[in-house]
Amino acid sequence: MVLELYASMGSPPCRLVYAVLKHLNIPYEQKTLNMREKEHLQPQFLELNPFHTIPTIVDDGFSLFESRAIITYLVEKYAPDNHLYPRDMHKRASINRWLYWETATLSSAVRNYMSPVFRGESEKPDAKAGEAIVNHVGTLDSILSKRNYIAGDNLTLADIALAFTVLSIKAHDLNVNQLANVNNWLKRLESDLSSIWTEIFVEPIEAMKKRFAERATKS
Ligand SMILES: N[C@@H](CCC(=O)N[C@@H](CS)C(=O)NCC(=O)O)C(=O)O
Repeated sequence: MVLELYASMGSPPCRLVYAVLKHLNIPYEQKTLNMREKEHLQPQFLELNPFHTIPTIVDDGFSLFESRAIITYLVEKYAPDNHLYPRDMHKRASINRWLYWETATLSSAVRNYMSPVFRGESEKPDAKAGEAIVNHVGTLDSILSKRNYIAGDNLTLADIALAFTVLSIKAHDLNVNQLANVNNWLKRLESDLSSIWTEIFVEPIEAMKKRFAERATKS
């Protein structure tokens, strides 16, 4: 049975799952939930994911939610020899470290930065969260001066997950656009992921930037 995917291109964690599925050419069946009609709160979906979030997959009767858990599962099951998530214990631990750091630290700073605007509380994003983001991306830049990819010499899941967040940071006016090592790393990813780069990495970020600007002028 083909893997079932509950997801939408408008959702950042879903785009991470789409990126891995498409890059690895894993067949899947798109399942659509109408969130406005609260289909994600229906008992059938709550049985798969009691937290009613997308992305969620069902693979051979096994259901899984949480984008980072899904992408590691996908490589382990469908492309176990791929360099995206190597079997070597130390390499894997390093990739996991970046996945956790990206979720718990970098993405959470981005959410804190944008939330006053998205909640309609202010025209301006949170300045303190902005400073934290600039420091984090500066540190990434110095790490990337020593290697081509964030966890070593090859493209891994860590780069893909980080790229989404770094691109959304660069779309804001945060003074991180001149960091040469980050920019070269993104160019490398653009070339490695060329068949999906525009659709999954670039266009949705532009749409997010537009929505953010509209909210900022409305509040
Ligand atoms: N940490 C989760 C976040 C998932 C998430 O919050 N998804 C949102 C869409 S971007 C959602 O499904 N929200 C609906 C809800 O919470 O009811 C992941 O990485 O998969």
